[in-house]
Amino acid sequence: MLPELADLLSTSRVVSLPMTTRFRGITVREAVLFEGPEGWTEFSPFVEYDDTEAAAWLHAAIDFGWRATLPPLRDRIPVNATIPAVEAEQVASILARYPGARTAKVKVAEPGQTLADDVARVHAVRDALGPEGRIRVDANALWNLDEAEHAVHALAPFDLEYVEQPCATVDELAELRRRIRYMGIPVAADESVRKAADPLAVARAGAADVLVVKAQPLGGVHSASRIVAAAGLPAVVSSAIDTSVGIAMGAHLAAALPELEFDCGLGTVAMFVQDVADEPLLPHDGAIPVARPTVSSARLDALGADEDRTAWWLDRVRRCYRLVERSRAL
Ligand SMILES: O=C(O)CCC(=O)C1=CC=C[C@@H](O)[C@@H]1C(=O)O
Ligand SMILES: [Mg+2]
Repeated sequence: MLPELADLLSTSRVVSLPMTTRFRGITVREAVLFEGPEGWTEFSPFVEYDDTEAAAWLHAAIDFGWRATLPPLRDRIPVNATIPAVEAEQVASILARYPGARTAKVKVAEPGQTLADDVARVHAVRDALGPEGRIRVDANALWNLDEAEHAVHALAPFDLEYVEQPCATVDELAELRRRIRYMGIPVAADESVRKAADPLAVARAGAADVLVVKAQPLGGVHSASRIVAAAGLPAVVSSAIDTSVGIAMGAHLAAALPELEFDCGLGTVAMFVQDVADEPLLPHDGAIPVARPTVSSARLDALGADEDRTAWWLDRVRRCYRLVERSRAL
C-alpha cells in the first residue's frame, strides 16, 4: 500500500550522523526516517544519486514501514567487518569495532592509492584475523580488466573469499571470471546488481558467482528477495551505510533468504560516532540481531540535520514520491 505523501512527511525526521572514518568519500551520513504502521523505516540514497535511482530507495522505505516484512528464518545475521581504504596501521583499530567478526571486507583500488597500498592493507587484515579469517576485497568497479587480473594475482596469497565488483561492466566481469577461474577465487557483483537497469542481467550472463544485494537500492525487502530467488546465486546482504533503521531492513532481508552461506555486510553501524537507536544494531559476537531497533526521540533531536539540509531532503522525498506513485500506476 502506498501511504499518502502527507503521512510520510508528517513523521519524517532528517538526521546527520558523523562517521568515525571517511568511507566512500563521506564523513557524515544523512538519512530521512519515517514512522509507518510497521515501525521506523529509512530513506537514504547517497546525495549524488538522481531521482530515478533514489526512487527505488523510497520504495524500499515504504515497503519496510507500511508492509509486513517477510517471515524471518533466523534471528541473528553473521556480519563482516568493513575496512575502508585506510593505512595498514589503522586496520587493527577498525577491526576492533566488529567484535567476533571472522570475515573482513577490504576496500581496494581507491583512487590516488597503489596496488602496494592494497596489498599492505590486506596483509594487515590477514595478520589480524589469522588463517581462519575470511577476506573479501571490494574494488567498486575501479579496475580495468588487466588491472583486475594483476591485482587478484597480487592479493591471492592472502586467500580471498571473493573479489567484489572488480570491473565495471558485465562483459568485463565475465571475462575476468574466466581468466581467474583456475585460481578458485569467485567474483561477486554489487554495482552490476544495484545500479543496473536489469539487476538480473549479471546472473543471466554467468558473469558472477555471488550477488551482493542491498535492500534500499533494490526497492526493499520483498523486491530484493525476489531478485535473489530469480538469480539463483548465493547472496550477501550488505548495507548502504544506513542508520540502525536501514540496517534492520537489511537484516530482515537476510533473515528471509532461504540460504545464507556468507557473512553479511551489515555491521556498518560501527562506522558511526552516534546512531539513532538506543540499542544500535552493532555487531556483537560477529553478528547483529534481526530486530527493529527502538528509535530514541532524544537522539533524533540531537542528530537532527540543519534547516537547509532538512529542506533539501524533504524536497527529494516529494520528487521521489511522485516517481514511485507513477511507477505503481503503470
Ligand atoms: O558490505 C559491507 O561490508 C559494507 C557496505 C559497503 O561496503 C558499501 C555500502 C554502500 C556503498 C558502497 O560503496 C559499499 C559497497 O560498495 O559495497
Ligand atoms: Mg561493493
